[in-house]
Amino acid sequence: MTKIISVTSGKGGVGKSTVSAGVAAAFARRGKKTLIVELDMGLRGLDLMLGMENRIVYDLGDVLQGRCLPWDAVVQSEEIPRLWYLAAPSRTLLQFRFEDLVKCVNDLKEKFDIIILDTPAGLGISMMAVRDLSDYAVIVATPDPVCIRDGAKVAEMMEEMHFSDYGVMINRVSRAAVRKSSIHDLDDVIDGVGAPLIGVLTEDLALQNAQSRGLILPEDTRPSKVFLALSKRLEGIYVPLVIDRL
Ligand SMILES: Nc1ncnc2c1ncn2[C@@H]1O[C@H](COP(=O)(O)OP(=O)(O)OP(=O)(O)O)[C@@H](O)[C@H]1O
Repeated sequence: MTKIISVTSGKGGVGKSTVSAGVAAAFARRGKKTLIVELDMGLRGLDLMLGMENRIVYDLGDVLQGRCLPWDAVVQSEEIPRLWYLAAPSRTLLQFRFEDLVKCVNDLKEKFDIIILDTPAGLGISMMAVRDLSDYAVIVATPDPVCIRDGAKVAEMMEEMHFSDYGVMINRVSRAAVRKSSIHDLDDVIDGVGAPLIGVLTEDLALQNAQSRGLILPEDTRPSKVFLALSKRLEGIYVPLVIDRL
């Protein structure tokens, strides 16, 4: 059965697309047919991260406005053949019906083992996507108080919706990030967000550089190993959480 995973956050810019791309690549490398659907209407970015910006013909906006069928807008990665991408529209969609988005994702479901929904920050579309489409939600949070408070709001809202399959992925952890904030350690982030820990990714310059050049990091790099472990945990496979020394 296809598993749909939303990647969310309260605050913007914390690494949702990074986590979406990384975990999708990990699933695909493990042999799962994997699709990333980018829901950040008007703020497309994954095309650049995945090095696919020149290959987008149709996007989610075209699907939602009836200009093409969902499958026509799906692009296959050349680098990782089991990875596919459905890009967000590059311009804001002033109006679309959420039911059409649900239908689009459901129409694509039968072709994939895993669908990753890269949702926009905040409590709007992302929470609707969690409620109506997802089997699991990853809340991405960085170790800073504002992000933790916003992450807690996301977790609270999920509880209000009686959605309990979620966990927190702490991103951009570094000695400097922890020292700069009032956070003492990662337990403060877990307690602050109020969600079980599902992964930890440290600040990684190589990851950032690769993204800005549209490259997916090789499998033997530290972030790729973190995403590989995350992809297994998301399937219920026990992988011990090893946190790199800061
Ligand atoms: N672990 C990390 N190490 C270094 N840089 C990172 C890491 N995670 C994310 N970044 C950088 O942070 C920036 C924002 O990341 P990203 O676009 O994934 O965030 P986002 O939550 O999807 O943003 P938005 O809310 O705008 O959609 C990018 O420049 C990315 O390269």
